[in-house]
Amino acid sequence: MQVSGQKELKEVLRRDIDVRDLAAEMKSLGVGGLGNELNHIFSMLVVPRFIPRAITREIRFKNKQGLILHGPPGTGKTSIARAIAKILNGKLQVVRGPEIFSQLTGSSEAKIREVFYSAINDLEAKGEESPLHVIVFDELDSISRQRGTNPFNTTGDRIVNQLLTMIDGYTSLSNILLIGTTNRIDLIDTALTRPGRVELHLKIGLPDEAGRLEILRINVKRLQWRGMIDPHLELQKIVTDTEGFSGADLEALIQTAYCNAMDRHVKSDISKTDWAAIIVVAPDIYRAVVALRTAKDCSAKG
Ligand SMILES: Nc1ncnc2c1ncn2[C@@H]1O[C@H](COP(=O)(O)OP(=O)(O)OP(=O)(O)O)[C@@H](O)[C@H]1O
Repeated sequence: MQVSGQKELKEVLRRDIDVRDLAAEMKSLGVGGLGNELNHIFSMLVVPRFIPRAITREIRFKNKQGLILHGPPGTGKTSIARAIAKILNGKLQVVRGPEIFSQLTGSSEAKIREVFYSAINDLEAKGEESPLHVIVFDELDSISRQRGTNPFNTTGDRIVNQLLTMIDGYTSLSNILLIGTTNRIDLIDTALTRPGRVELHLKIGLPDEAGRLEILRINVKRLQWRGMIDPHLELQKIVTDTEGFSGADLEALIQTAYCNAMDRHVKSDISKTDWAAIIVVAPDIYRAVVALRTAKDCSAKG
């Protein structure tokens, strides 16, 4: 990523994006139903990194160090983080929080340090020409729980300390952008989320009707290209019947509907091998809606 301030925003980004409409960019990368909040994040987190260093140094402006995307499961938080890295031409590293944990004393902290090595090495070797490293901590709450809450397990506290050390030491370097995703922002140590650290927090909620329609359109696009879905299918009707569904649920809905269509195809004649002739029709979708709704209700009841 550019830090010397000579390049223009559009030279550094993956392509000529409209920075005023990040949601549209996300949609083109397969993440739909997002509102304007993303634009605010973009202005806060990304644009300042393109301001010439001479200016930011003079006015003592500090880059925001990262972002936490929080909200219910399956709403696209990890996908958004990946898309941000793509848009910024960043080197992406996704670390799943639980993978950091180790039984061996000190190993977990070493794993945290390793996550940052590549970015630090790049900065040492390439200086201000270093590419941007986007480090995504998926399930951030699993490695950043409020310290002191579990006297029987101090590994968690040590991991948080190590993470804070790395953030304070390195994320102010402008080649690192940290993104954490979590379903439980309330569990995260407040030292991590305070101003000056990972202070930008964006809630990604369940999609509304317009969002669900956009996500459904993304998911049926390939079937439509291949003529494998009834062209008269009313997506708007499915939208009405999928209140409370997340992006992941909607993706599963279309996959399940395709399986239902496959099932019909095979049952009509077991010797059929013309797989390209499978066409998803409304009843395939509605069977899938019922199945997913039932599964969701069961898991909600525990
Ligand atoms: N807004 C969305 N638009 C398109 N696809 C989505 C959206 N939200 C989720 N999905 C799909 O659902 C699946 C899960 O998404 P993702 O892992 O990004 O969700 P998440 O919020 O990080 O989930 P979790 O909190 O459970 O880790 C992915 O395959 C993704 O493509």
